[in-house]
Amino acid sequence: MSDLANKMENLSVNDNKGAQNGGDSSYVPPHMRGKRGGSRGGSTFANNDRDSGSYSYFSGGNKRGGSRNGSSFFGGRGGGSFGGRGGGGGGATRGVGRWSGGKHVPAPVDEALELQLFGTADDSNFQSSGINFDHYDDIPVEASGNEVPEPISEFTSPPLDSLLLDNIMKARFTKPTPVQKYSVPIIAAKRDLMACAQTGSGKTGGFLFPVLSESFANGPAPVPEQMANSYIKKAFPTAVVLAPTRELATQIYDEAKKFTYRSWVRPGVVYGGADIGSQIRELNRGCDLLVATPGRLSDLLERGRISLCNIKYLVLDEADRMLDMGFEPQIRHIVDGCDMPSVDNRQTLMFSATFPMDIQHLARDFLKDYVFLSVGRVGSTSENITQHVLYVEDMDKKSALLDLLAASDDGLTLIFVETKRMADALTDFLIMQNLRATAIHGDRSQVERERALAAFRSGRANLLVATAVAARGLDIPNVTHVINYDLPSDIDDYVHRIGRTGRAGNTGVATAFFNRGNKNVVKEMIELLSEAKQEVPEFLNQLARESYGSSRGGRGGFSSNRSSSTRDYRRMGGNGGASYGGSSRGGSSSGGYNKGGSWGSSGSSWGNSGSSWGNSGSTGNSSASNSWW
Ligand SMILES: Nc1ncnc2c1ncn2[C@@H]1O[C@H](COP(=O)(O)OP(=O)(O)OP(=O)(O)O)[C@@H](O)[C@H]1O
Repeated sequence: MSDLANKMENLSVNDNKGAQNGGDSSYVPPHMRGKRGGSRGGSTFANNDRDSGSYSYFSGGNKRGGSRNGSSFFGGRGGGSFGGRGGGGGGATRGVGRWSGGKHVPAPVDEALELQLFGTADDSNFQSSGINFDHYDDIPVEASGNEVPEPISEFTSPPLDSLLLDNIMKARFTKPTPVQKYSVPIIAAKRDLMACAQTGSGKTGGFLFPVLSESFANGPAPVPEQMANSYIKKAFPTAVVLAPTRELATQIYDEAKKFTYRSWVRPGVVYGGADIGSQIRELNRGCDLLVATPGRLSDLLERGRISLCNIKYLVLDEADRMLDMGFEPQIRHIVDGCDMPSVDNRQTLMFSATFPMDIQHLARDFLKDYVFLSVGRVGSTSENITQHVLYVEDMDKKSALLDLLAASDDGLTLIFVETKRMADALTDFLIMQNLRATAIHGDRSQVERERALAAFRSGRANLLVATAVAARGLDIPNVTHVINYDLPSDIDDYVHRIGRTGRAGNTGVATAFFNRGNKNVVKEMIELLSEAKQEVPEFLNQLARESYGSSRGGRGGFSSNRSSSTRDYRRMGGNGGASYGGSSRGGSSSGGYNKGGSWGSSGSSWGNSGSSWGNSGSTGNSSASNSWW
């Protein structure tokens, strides 16, 4: 167990025993400790007692940066690399090779650029793999579909292109993660793919490596004749990667810059909230692999600045998010309403850590004869993350948070709240306590979002208060603690949120504040904790029993369809009789995941009654529109 996990164990924030009745084991603020016996009903505390309270651990808080005021860490840009192309000052072609006479001509080595792209082994701005990296191999893998290709076990050339292999080695990736082992041959075999693997387990490489390897080897597709004389200058990418947020799009673009180093492939990125004119100018310099958020891509398609007619690869990162109600219409417009080749004439690749069944179902429209790959159980959390669930009433959350932060280590802490307003209010509160906090949410301007993230990445602000906008995909080294100050109402969101720590084999801690307002996720929370071998506090079991009692026989109790969304839905009779579900290949088939065959049936493993928990509901708010970001 990590140091931080140990400290958390010893912290008297909550003893987690039977708290749900407002009994004596719910959260006790510092100023009330030692006063037990007094009646502690939910309304005993006046808010201002806590909110204006002075906390002794701040006065001597050298670890927390003393008296820096809030504005000082919003000032500079720091090391953030958002928005721009290329390495400063050297012109557009640094590190960019050519395709000439049917041959790949890599650019000369550029040591300064290499340092910028790959850093050094001891540079903490670059994520390095942690002590549990090799444990990824123990996670059971299931690949279902017709004639699934054999996985690779190492990074070698062949099958990977030698220049790509060079770049992978420069990134200090010594061996593939399970999702990469499978995705490389599956995509090389021209198959469509729906890949589900735990947060932080290398899905980005899972799609970049096979796509780039093929592109490096085979060169660009020619621009169709009828387009060549177009009045408007257009970009003709051969691969497009769609991501739900600007920050994630930028991050994928940054990864693509590493792995395309010296090659003919030029990556590009477009996202909303930034100047479209400069994005168009960048596109005009050439773009072969385009990373985009859907809204901005639609805009550029309508302006005739991008043609998708050469697309060989359509990648949906965070695919379940991209296909939920918030984005689905935009994705359909891009895929079916423009000039993208049809499903039979492109490869479609979907990646996420979660794939609810309704989304799997919907995804059929975009895929053909695909392989479904799951590394671990679909939607499960990484065992690298130690999870704590504390019973904390809403009114006690601020105090509980301060307690947790006082016990935190030197790493970065990400705090999730449900609303933009709460993000601002909580950040303000933390700054007033002389803590180095900043915030990211959808009401902040793009520049403010970039600054906040840069301050957090660099450690100038060690606390980032975020809405769901930061829940998916972000890979920030040294995030050691994720706190769910407010729990999301969709358990998949919880999975993504806590996945900002414990990445690439590193360990991390996640703490959630739970109270009766979160009863709708109690069953799924227990299920998640159990399958990740985490302690399940007794109050959760009690709440589950209560909730079960009250929801029996009616609709609208639990909104979960989790127990039916834990694997390839085609293998659960959800395919309307089509002939999928051929081979199934087990990586290591230990662990009960491949064995049971009881998925989706009532009585999942944690339950004590064997009864159905009511799958009648929808997937909660997974379909929420973007506005709550
Ligand atoms: N083969 C590898 N060896 C070492 N490190 C790797 C390897 N593949 C990926 N990584 C690193 O692991 C980290 C997590 O990778 P990545 O961001 O692709 O995860 P992910 O599965 O997409 O996570 P999420 O579900 O949160 O989006 C990154 O810092 C990446 O550089």
